[in-house]
Amino acid sequence: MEHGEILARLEATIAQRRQGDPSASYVAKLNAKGIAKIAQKVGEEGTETVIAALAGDRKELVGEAADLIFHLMVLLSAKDVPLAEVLAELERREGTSGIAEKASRSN
Ligand SMILES: N=c1c2ncn([C@@H]3O[C@H](COP(=O)(O)OP(=O)(O)OP(=O)(O)O)[C@@H](O)[C@H]3O)c2ncn1[C@@H]1O[C@H](COP(=O)(O)O)[C@@H](O)[C@H]1O
Repeated sequence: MEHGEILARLEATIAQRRQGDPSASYVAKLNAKGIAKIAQKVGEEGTETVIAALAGDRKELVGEAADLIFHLMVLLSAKDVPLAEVLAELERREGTSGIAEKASRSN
């Protein structure tokens, strides 16, 4: 299966659940708590991903990475940023080495 399909389906589900019942939907519950809580969850899942990479096994890393991507998608949705915009930015960067990009910055 094309990897992008699950991301597209997840984005649609998240958009649909945003205004849902917080007692029945985790996405709705997070949105009801506000942007600061959603952003905090992204930070926590990022930290847990780091810990899994340094101290966990492969399965833990996969699970934490999934949590991170999911929560990042909830954050993007809450800020009305379509995933396509982020993917377009990655496409724009495609082929430009990070080393060359850094060297081209003046600061
Ligand atoms: N991919 C996910 C997904 N990944 C992780 N999680 C939830 O994210 C939560 C994070 O767990 P934590 O232990 O970090 O946090 P917590 O203790 O529940 O919350 P805190 O009070 O500590 O903040 C758990 O409740 C997980 O079940 C997810 N919840 C939902 N989805 C997707 O979103 C869809 C919509 O979900 P609902 O909105 O719940 O219907 C689902 O069908 C799935 O496709």
